[in-house]
Amino acid sequence: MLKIGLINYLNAYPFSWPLIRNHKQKGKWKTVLARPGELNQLLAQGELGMSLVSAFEYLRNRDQYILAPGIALSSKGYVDSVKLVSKVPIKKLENKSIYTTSASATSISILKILLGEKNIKSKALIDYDCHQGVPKEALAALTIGDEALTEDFSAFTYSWDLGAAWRELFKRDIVFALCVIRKDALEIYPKEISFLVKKLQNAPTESFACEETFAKNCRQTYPEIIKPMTYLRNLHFECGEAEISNFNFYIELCAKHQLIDQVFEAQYYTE
Ligand SMILES: C=C(O[C@@H]1C=C(C(=O)O)C=C[C@H]1O)C(=O)O
Repeated sequence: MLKIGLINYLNAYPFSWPLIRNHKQKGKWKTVLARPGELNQLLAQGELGMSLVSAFEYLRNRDQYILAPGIALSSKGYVDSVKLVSKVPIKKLENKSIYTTSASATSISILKILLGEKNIKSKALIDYDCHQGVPKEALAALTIGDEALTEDFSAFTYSWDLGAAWRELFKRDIVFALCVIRKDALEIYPKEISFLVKKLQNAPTESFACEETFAKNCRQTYPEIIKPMTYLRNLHFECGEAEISNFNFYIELCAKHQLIDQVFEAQYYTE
């Protein structure tokens, strides 16, 4: 049976809610809800046939994948949920270790690019388990998603919002997550994939069209997050020309900073 991965952060709820409400898991596809870092791995290993994953996962294993068009989660400047918290000013992180959350791939690449552009050479990036929270001993740590909105960061005096930093430096926005399809799954499940791509393309519109019910479900599913709808307004759920251009710009920067071997053209799914 086709397995589709969905990000279980509030930021991706406008995509996942229309797929999970009413779905009895008895049909021709099954949903798997997890943190983006886990979905990236499951998709790369072939445990999932398609998934919303980190945009960087597409770059990393692109030979195995094609992109579903019209589905993207992006920033609109300040995001609130993708930030580097630090006990010292960001400029003082030269030659220091930075902890990075296991939930992320895109935001880690964004952090590397921003530090590179600012000529700040950290000593090492150390992965920490997003389910355990930011290690107490961390001088600085990258946090994303629900953890970034709910953990106690009072020990950290400084907070650097990467969405805002990206906008300031490049006058652009970040494409964080995309819907990626495995080429081998497409051979086996063409009908299911076609159906699910359409469903995901329409999902944000469907969610916000019944905003009251959607908002109620947000509060029930994410009770720890204060003002979920205000937070969701920081994000962008459409994928048009601007997002495609922002994504291509990101690919160029990943190549410039040697996070991928070369610039390439993204391949999109068509029926
Ligand atoms: C905007 C966010 O985007 C997330 C960031 C991701 C990443 O860094 O790889 C992946 C998926 C998104 O859910 C966030 O977590 O706050």
